[in-house]
Amino acid sequence: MASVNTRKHPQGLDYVEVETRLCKARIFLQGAQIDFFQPAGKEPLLWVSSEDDYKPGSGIRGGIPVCWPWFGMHSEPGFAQHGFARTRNWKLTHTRMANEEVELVFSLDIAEEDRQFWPHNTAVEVHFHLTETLKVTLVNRNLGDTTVSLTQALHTYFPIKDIHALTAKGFSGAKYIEFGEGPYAQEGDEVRFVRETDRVYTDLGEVQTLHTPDGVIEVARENSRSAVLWNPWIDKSKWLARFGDEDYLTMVCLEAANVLEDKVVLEPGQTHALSTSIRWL
Ligand SMILES: O=P(O)(O)OC[C@H]1O[C@@H](O)[C@H](O)[C@@H](O)[C@@H]1O
Repeated sequence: MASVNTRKHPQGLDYVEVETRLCKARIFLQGAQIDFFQPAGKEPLLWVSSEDDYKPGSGIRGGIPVCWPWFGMHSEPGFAQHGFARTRNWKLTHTRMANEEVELVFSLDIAEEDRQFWPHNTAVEVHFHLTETLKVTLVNRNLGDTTVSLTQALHTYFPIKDIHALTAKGFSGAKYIEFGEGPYAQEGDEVRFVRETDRVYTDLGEVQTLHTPDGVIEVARENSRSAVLWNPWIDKSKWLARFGDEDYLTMVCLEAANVLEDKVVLEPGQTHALSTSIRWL
């Protein structure tokens, strides 16, 4: 029998715990952030830093932070990197259970003090579809009468066991910007990791795979032509918040995005749904 329960973390954050015959999952109301997903009989598909303390207000270094309504640095001073949504409390607005499949919808009411960051009349939701596959969809609707544009990402942290043994595939034909330079044309289909990697890809195909010592993870995107591939490597690991010095060895981020020329432009009445689907092959 599938179960969906709301619980409180010892540090105070509320979360939704899902247990079905197909998977186990945990989703925090803060940031609508999933930090645990494990298909039945398989290893977990999400990574969390050894140094995260789950304190309210800072966001969790792992799982899938929702970067909205901008990705990366903002041109305005004081506007937080990756937007404000990942540290705000979302509401669980819809739960559906059928044949061991669970669907959950979280929505964010923009608080008065956040209107300075997002003065637009839109609705934003995160949908989770939980089976043997984890599908996360970030939905934006323009409820106003002017055009609205935004950038965003589902910033997934993957457990890859050993960064030196990881091959990421599915990149041929794409281009990328890295450390503010480029665009560079991707050489070949594969990426291996030997230094800090922080690439914003565009013109990227919809499916990539992560080949790890524990197996192959498939990462598929919908309504997204851009993605971010990130590993902080040795030096950045030392100063990154809530991140252990050795944590870079066991994680990689491959983030379904709408950035650069792939930003979302919504005319009045339009809806956009960015999805990422993750499974062990
Ligand atoms: O520390 P934050 O704000 O969660 O960001 C983590 C990383 O997020 C990645 O998406 C960026 O490409 C990196 O440059 C950044 O360091």
